[in-house]
Amino acid sequence: MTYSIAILGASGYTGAELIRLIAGHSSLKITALGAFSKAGQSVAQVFPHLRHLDLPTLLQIDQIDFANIDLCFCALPHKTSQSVIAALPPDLKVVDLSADFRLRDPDDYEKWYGNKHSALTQQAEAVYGLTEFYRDDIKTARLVAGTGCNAATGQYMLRPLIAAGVIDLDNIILDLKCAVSGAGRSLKENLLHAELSEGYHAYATGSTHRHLGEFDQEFSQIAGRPVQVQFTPHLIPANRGILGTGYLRGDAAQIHDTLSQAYANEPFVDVLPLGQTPSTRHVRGSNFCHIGVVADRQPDRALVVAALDNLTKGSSGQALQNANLMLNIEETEGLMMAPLFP
Ligand SMILES: NC(=O)C1=CN([C@@H]2O[C@H](COP(=O)(O)OP(=O)(O)OC[C@H]3O[C@@H](n4cnc5c(N)ncnc54)[C@H](OP(=O)(O)O)[C@@H]3O)[C@@H](O)[C@H]2O)C=CC1
Ligand SMILES: CC(=O)N[C@@H](CCC(=O)OP(=O)(O)O)C(=O)O
Repeated sequence: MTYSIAILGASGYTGAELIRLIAGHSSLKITALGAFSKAGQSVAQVFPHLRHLDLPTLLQIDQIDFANIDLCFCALPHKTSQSVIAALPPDLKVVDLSADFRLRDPDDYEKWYGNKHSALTQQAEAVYGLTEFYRDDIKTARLVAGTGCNAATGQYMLRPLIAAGVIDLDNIILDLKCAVSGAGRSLKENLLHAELSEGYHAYATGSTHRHLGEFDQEFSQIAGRPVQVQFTPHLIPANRGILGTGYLRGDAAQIHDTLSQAYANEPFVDVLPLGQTPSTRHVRGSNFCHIGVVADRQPDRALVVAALDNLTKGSSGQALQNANLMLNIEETEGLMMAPLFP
């Protein structure tokens, strides 16, 4: 069986990554591609690296006929995404990559995103898209909300530890480095090569990053009481990749055992031997997340480090993994490619 796929936001970074991944998928065929300023152009014009593929021309979203589409990926900016998804056929399966449907409480959405949610019906039915922890709900979902890429990284490190009670919940520090493609393809002055290369800096300091809404929601639910992590992201002059470093109070061997057991049967989350730490270089272009644990010289302190590619496991790879589940396809289909190295 071949399923017909639409991608909205196909001229952006996560859209391009979805096209790249779906091109190698045995059961999905791209039949519609949506864009905004680049509508009317071919994919080869917008993304020369995809010129070998036979793909439809980019259209404005209102020019797309969704009647024969089995599943639609929305790789649009947040706020735009909620109005677009609210206007799609109500029975169409959707995987949204934006932040619009991740937070279950509309007040939390308004707190972190600064505007009232305009698609509350869809928000109420959305399933959070961190595959390994919401697999059963995703299988039957109509609308899946992909996680933030920073939020995915932090949750792979911390969820099993919070659930098992092996770390001090009031002393979690999460320091994270994110590559530039995490900010998307649109032109921004602070993302010009001259302004970001040869240095790096913290942003959204003072635990103000909007992915804290996801951390608060998920970690507090797991713990059964409020959990607030101290979180600082940094912009690094690399194209792809996220490296998260957690400074935790707990026993390193117990933390390592807990993570190893939690991910023992997971095809994409790999816990390294105790004492080893991962690198973004070793997951680039792949759907893998590598996690390492190291003991500190202070016996009750440990370091947990996770690496993933923001454009695959952090967004489009995760989205395809969820789409596979929603369409009853093998979860790993189209996603087992090796990382690109060196
Ligand atoms: N980049 C990443 O690592 C991650 C991104 N995400 C989320 O995924 C979504 C897409 O991100 P990304 O691909 O990086 O973003 P880009 O900025 O690279 O792409 C945005 C896409 O949306 C289209 N678009 C912009 N405005 C409109 C509009 N008003 N109506 C219709 N289409 C519009 C653009 O079209 P055009 O170019 O033709 O104008 C483009 O195709 C965002 O919500 C982002 O937050 C989530 C996790 C990680
Ligand atoms: C470098 C950079 O700007 N990274 C982005 C990551 C974006 C992401 O995960 O996506 P959402 O916008 O869908 O939440 C950030 O930290 O906001």
